[in-house]
Amino acid sequence: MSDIALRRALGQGARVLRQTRAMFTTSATEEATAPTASTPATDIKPFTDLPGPKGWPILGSFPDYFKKENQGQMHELMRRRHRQFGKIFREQFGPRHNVAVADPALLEEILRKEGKYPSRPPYESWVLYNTLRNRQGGLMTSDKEYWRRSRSALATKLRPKAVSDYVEGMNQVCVDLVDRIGYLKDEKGGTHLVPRLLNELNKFTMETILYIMLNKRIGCLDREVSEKVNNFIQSIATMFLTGHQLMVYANLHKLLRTRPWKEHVQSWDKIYDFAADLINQRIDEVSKELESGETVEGEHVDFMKYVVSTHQLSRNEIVDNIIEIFMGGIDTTANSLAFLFYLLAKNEHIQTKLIAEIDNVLGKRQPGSSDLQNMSYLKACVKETLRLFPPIPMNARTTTEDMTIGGYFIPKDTILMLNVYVMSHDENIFPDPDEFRPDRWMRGEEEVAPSPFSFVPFGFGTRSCVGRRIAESQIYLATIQILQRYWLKKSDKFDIKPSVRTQFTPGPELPVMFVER
Ligand code: HEM
Repeated sequence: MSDIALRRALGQGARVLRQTRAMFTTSATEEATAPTASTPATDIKPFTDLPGPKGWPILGSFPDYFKKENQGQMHELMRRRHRQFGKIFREQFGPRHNVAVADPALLEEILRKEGKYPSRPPYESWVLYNTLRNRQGGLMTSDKEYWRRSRSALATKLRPKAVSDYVEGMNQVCVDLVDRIGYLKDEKGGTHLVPRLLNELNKFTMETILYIMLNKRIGCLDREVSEKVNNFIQSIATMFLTGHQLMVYANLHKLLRTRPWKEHVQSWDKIYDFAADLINQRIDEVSKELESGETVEGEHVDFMKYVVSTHQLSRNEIVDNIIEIFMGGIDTTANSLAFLFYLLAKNEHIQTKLIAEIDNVLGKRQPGSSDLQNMSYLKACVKETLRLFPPIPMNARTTTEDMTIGGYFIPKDTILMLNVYVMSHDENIFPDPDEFRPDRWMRGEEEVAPSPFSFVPFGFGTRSCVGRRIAESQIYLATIQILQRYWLKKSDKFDIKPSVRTQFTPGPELPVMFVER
């Protein structure tokens, strides 16, 4: 989502500029004052009063993002911009003006004004693919009534109570991950390094999410991965890679039938071929069980059985939604785990304290969901990782009506860039913001963050991450099992340069050694 603003900047027309001009006509000004309960009409400042970089004629500040030093470093560019222009500023990208926000109080204000159907700019290339293949899409790409219906059908079985039912199965996937790390590092001689660790973590998150949604293991972490599964894994990697290349001008790529666009479509087709089959099989299975009179009452109902039983979504809508939930959960969780491993290896004293908590609560046994309640330091380490490296460092919203934010008039259809990374690195909220200090999240140790809106790695409101509880559980369980078996140690070349490539990532190779305890 980080590149959304760039992508949409040239993809859409001059609507915002037209609206900004219209604002100065009497009727538009009157309209602008209507929705603002908090700001008296006379105090509303026009959109054009928002501070911001001057930029180039016509292009605005678009070219800044392509400068070599800013590539993959958009989060840092945003940090500098906010230092210069304050907590809210306007930036021109071609014909479009986006508004960047980095302030908990303003985020809270945005949440209050979101309405029934909060809208987030979707990945353009995903939407184009869905349109090409006449698909509805799912939570990631949809809006309005269909989004709401999908969310209501799917969210119940992703809430904390439901997620605790998946812990046992998730633990089994963690066992496979730990084993796989064991033999992969041994194949690298005595280095203790795992080649392309991020790739392995991606496979781990894929396997876990599919297990939860379909009650089936597909073998992503097997020693010999089947050709079919391997192709599926490759197609996902290609889809994300080409999706990143299509972040800007996706429409043009489609029009010109460029190579990234063709590969993007091919990889999506392959993903659908494989995943739709599996999902349909599962729908058939649970439909039969439901027809034979099986009940879905009680808390512990299988994910798909519950979704089918609600009759809120058609078969195709279920398929599209499961695929998008699945895609939403792969890289995000894998990157978070990779950053956590890196930070633990870098901060030995913190790792020692965390291992002490794990040994104390669990010894060598596997964790159950109730154990997690007694592992506040583990949770603090995960929170602190997400604060330092939020996988989605810039979230976004599209305003669905004219409104005021921070006293400024903001026209309908403006993209609000919500700078999660900048807020979680604000020294006024988090002292020593670049340090990894899990203790800041421990009650009674140091000050806990003052506002929940200062730390929003999973977004906020009714449109927030639906997979949050799964993501957190996956990270907790995998970290526990890894640390029950290994020490994470710095390798010789330990530095990484985290970058934003659609998401925040430490890069494919992680300089962390897994040394048997
Ligand atoms: C550490 C891991 C994760 C992070 C940091 C993360 C973060 C986010 C963020 C910031 C959003 C946008 C929220 C908003 O607009 O306010 C989001 C949406 C979403 N995430 Fe996650 N996510 C993670 C893991 C997952 C997992 C494991 C799944 C699936 C099991 C998932 C599925 C989704 C879906 C489907 C949406 C769209 C929700 C909607 O629009 O209704 N995410 N995520």
